[in-house]
Amino acid sequence: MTPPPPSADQQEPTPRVADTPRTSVGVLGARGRMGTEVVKAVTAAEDLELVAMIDSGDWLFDVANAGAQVVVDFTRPDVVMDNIRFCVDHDIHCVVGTTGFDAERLATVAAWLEAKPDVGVVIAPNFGIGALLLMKFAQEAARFFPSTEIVELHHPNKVDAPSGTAVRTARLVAEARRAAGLPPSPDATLDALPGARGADVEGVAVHAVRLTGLVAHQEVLMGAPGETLTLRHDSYDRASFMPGVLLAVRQIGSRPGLTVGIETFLGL
Ligand SMILES: NC(=O)C1=CN([C@@H]2O[C@H](COP(=O)(O)OP(=O)(O)OC[C@H]3O[C@@H](n4cnc5c(N)ncnc54)[C@H](O)[C@@H]3O)[C@@H](O)[C@H]2O)C=CC1
Ligand SMILES: O=C(O)C1=N[C@H](C(=O)O)C[C@H](O)C1
Repeated sequence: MTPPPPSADQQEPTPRVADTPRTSVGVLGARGRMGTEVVKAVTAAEDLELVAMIDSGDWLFDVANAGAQVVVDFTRPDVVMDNIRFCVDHDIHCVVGTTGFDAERLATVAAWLEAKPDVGVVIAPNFGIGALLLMKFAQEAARFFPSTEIVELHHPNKVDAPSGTAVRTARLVAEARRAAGLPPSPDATLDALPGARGADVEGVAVHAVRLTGLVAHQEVLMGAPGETLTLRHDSYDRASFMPGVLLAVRQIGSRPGLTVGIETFLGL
């Protein structure tokens, strides 16, 4: 026989959103193109609370005073290291989208974190799901093609070139090419104007276009005798980065140490 349903005073109360502790978030670069979008996304998320918005000229101590548990940084390559140092020293987890990270910078952040075993920092050249998939597909395909070149295309206000995403894609492609024992991409150029063949990132040519009307776009071109494969991703709106940013904000508290890219958060 089915037992009778519990009476009203025996039932577990349904937890209300207001009862669930929210993660407090500070945004660095809050008045910038990405920061503005992050502020909107955090404000709209019921499980997150925006406690600090910092832009240049504001006092970084405000994020600590406001009790931020996680800081999101979309600032500039020349200031981001100081921001991370401050947050790690103050036991604040960091979600970093700012570009400009090479192996030396990553090693420096990892060294800071050794003294703070509970703090997590994720540094991601791109939070867009499509862009991450493009990188993965390029890495997978690279071993089949003698030639690979990358073209990244961005809005003209971008301060760095090539993009962090293009540099990471080139490194992943280069690693796959090395693992497959491929020689350098064939190129008979003897004479070229400076820059005509792009930047050389571990043997992969990367070309940067800056054009009014664009947001963030990337093509990976691969060639073999008689065929080419072109992989392309387009971010038409900075909203495209927000699901990845929010995922990282929600997960970083349980991911101590340094994580590069959000691929593992997505199971990629
Ligand atoms: N990982 C990703 O998915 C993405 C990364 N980015 C990267 O994010 C960075 C920012 O890009 P945008 O928002 O387009 O640039 P932006 O120039 O629009 O914004 C940067 C903001 O940071 C502020 N700022 C500068 N120094 C600061 C400091 N010391 N403390 C606090 N704020 C400071 C500036 O005043 C500005 O408002 C760039 O490195 C860009 O490449 C951009 C889009 C996506
Ligand atoms: O500055 C941008 O806009 C972007 N920066 C990141 C990069 O350099 O890869 C990510 C995306 O391309 C947009």
